[in-house]
Amino acid sequence: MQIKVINQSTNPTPSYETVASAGMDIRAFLEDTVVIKPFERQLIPTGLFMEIPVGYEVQIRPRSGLALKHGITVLNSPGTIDADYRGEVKVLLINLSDKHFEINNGDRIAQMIVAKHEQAGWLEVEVLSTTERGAGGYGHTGLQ
Ligand SMILES: O=c1ccn([C@H]2C[C@H](O)[C@@H](COP(=O)(O)OP(=O)(O)OP(=O)(O)O)O2)c(=O)[nH]1
Ligand SMILES: [Mg+2]
Repeated sequence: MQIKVINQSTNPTPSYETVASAGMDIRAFLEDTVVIKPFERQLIPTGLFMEIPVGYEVQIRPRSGLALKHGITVLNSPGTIDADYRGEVKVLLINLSDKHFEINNGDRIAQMIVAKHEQAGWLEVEVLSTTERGAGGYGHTGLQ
């Protein structure tokens, strides 16, 4: 995959932290400190531009440590980076705690997963096949 990284000195190319990690952490790319107030959201730049092969996507997911310790999560999780997107990857964070949260340049704010996906085509029909579930959902099999 191809990637353009704006500031390698503070924000090195994302990499896997352990041998079998699924996600690569991604860092904030900021000139000034950003403060997210309680229950506010902010779109955080990363300084990363990607060329993802067709048939793959990048998912932007929260870091569990930030969620547990600070109530910081990705509002649109998992964010979708399309293979034909050439703009800067940004991370939409929300602060679900009752305290201000500060982000500085280079902070690891989220993680990205590279995943294969299908592109489906539709065959339009009037009637679908029957199943045991039918239209049941939303806990119709019981909650415990
Ligand atoms: O967390 C995210 C989500 C999206 N994007 C970029 C890459 C993605 O390919 C593009 C569009 O994202 P999405 O399809 O989720 O947004 P939309 O509201 O449907 O916008 P569009 O109409 O541009 O598709 O925005 C990000 O940088 N970060
Ligand atoms: Mg879209």
